[in-house]
Amino acid sequence: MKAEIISLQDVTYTYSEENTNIKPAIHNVSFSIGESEWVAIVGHNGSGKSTLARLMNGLLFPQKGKVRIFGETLTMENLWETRSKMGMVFQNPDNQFVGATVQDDVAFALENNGIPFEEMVERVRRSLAKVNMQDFMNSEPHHLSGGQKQRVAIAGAIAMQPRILLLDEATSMLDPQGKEEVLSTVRQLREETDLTVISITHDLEETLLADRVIMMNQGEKYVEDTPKGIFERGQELVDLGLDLPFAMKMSKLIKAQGISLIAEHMSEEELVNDLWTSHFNK
Ligand SMILES: Nc1ncnc2c1ncn2[C@@H]1O[C@H](COP(=O)(O)OP(=O)(O)OP(=O)(O)O)[C@@H](O)[C@H]1O
Repeated sequence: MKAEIISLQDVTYTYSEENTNIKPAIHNVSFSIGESEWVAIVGHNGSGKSTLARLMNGLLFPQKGKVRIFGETLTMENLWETRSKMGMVFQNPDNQFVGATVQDDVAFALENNGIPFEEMVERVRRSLAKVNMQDFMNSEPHHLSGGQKQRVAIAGAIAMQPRILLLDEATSMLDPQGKEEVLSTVRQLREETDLTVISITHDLEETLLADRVIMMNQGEKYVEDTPKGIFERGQELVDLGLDLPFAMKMSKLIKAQGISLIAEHMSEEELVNDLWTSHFNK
């Protein structure tokens, strides 16, 4: 693995320390994320994903274990410096829009951090170009789709030149097109920069583009694997309360009809290619 950017070492967090009947939201979780990796953290509702996000950005501190970022244990003392290197995008596109126009929104944090005007203008322009929203600089938020708003939120985050981009259910309120826009924006950013991406999601389909998947269950790390390795678990994922991607469900139904496929496909593109080459293009 490349240089470690963030790691959790035997982290346990309980929301109520006094009440011993309450189970820890996170129990003995360890993992490590390297520079420029894309790691997806997936799990059903209540599995501890948001608590992990709060532990990684210092909104919460573990009762046991350590969170290390850029080689240092996260503490109250280094919290602000660490946070300045982490861009965050949250679930609700409307709650994140603070500017009256797209460019005001992207400029907001830069202005608050005292970035000189000329540099600010350049960073806003570059960040919007990176998420393909350069033509919407003067648009008002209510003219944008959910996917476009989230791309503006990503532009706002990357304008601060972070080393980590943390997406906390950033696509869960979007329609399929919005989801696709946001995910391909993140993929493009990964190709062009060495940004480390941590995406937190309950949607297995979203883990497809990640390098690695950490699956949470009942506050514990259930398994850590490549997306392919995770998807090979098939029914086990359903038993853990996760919804299989559309292409996998479709593959199962097609096979049940006696039509052969070379695999249960993870993406619609693979499924269509398989059907085309094996059955139609003869
Ligand atoms: N502020 C809180 N106070 C008390 N318990 C909490 C709090 N936030 C979360 N929990 C509990 O901690 C556990 C993990 O919740 P968490 O929100 O981290 O899971 P999640 O996987 O993000 O779920 P969701 O997708 O529903 O947000 C759950 O049992 C939840 O009820």
